Amino acid sequence: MSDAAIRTAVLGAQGRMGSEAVKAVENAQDMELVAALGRGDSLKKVLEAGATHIVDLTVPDVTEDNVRFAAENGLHAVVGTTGWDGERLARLEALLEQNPQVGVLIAPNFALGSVLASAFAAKAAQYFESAEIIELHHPGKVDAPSGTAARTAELMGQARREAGVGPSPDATQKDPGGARGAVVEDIHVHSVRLRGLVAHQEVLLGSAGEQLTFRHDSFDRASFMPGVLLGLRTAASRPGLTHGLDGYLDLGL
Ligand SMILES: NC(=O)C1=CN([C@@H]2O[C@H](COP(=O)(O)OP(=O)(O)OC[C@H]3O[C@@H](n4cnc5c(N)ncnc54)[C@H](OP(=O)(O)O)[C@@H]3O)[C@@H](O)[C@H]2O)C=CC1
Ligand SMILES: O=C(O)C1=N[C@H](C(=O)O)C[C@H](O)C1
Repeated sequence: MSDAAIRTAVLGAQGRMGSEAVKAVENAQDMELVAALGRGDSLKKVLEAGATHIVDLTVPDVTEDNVRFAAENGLHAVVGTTGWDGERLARLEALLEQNPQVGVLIAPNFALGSVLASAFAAKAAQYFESAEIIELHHPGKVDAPSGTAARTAELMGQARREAGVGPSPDATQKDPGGARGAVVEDIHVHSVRLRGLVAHQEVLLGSAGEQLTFRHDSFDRASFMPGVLLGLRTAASRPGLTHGLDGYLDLGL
């Protein structure tokens, strides 16, 4: 291990994602796993271990405190945990202005295919009258809609608004059970929880006589690990807040 190894602490290390991230960091030549924290562990362990970076894969309730702790102590952070709404992101941006050397990546999805699918969907959304999202996940997931679906809807909604496209046509007048799903940026988002699934998303775009579908499937959490490692390798050279792994990629879209 070289002196310049990325000294990484994984938070949420016993979880579905955290345990994969522990293995990925351990197997990376240029990284050293210096701490693996679970619920109940003090964040002081991260400092005692001499970490330079954290990976946060915990739960929405604690992720903001973890990232604040990292930034205030000069550590770079790669964050996959969901729950980063506009208010939290604004607070984080303000905090990073006080800690300008720190780089934080908030990545709703680390899978390259998912990042691409969302970017393509955002690009295409303005050209279709109707747009809806279906996200499908394992039944152990605690939040709905998924962070990926919420972010995809934000990007699509923003692009549609800027292009002057109105809400999708919809004659629904009665929906007492919420069958039309959640609405994010005027886009309906439907959440499926099904044993056997990992993480999947379909963006449906429709106009008269045609449909365009962008579908991405993560069949295994291994799909997220190249993105986690890219985040760790890049965060220190990208001070401030980056929202979305696409910020570290040259997608040219
Ligand atoms: N960006 C991406 O590509 C991806 C993001 N995710 C997101 O990552 C997050 C984790 O997902 P997943 O691994 O499936 O969830 P899990 O529930 O399997 O893992 C979360 C882990 O965090 C632990 N934890 C809870 N509180 C703390 C704390 N204060 N400090 C340290 N650890 C804590 C939990 O411990 P305990 O079990 O004791 O509660 C649990 O082990 C979710 O928000 C999910 O949506 C998931 C997949 C991909
Ligand atoms: O909880 C999950 O599993 C996932 N969470 C993220 C999300 O909410 O978008 C990323 C991926 O979909 C898997």
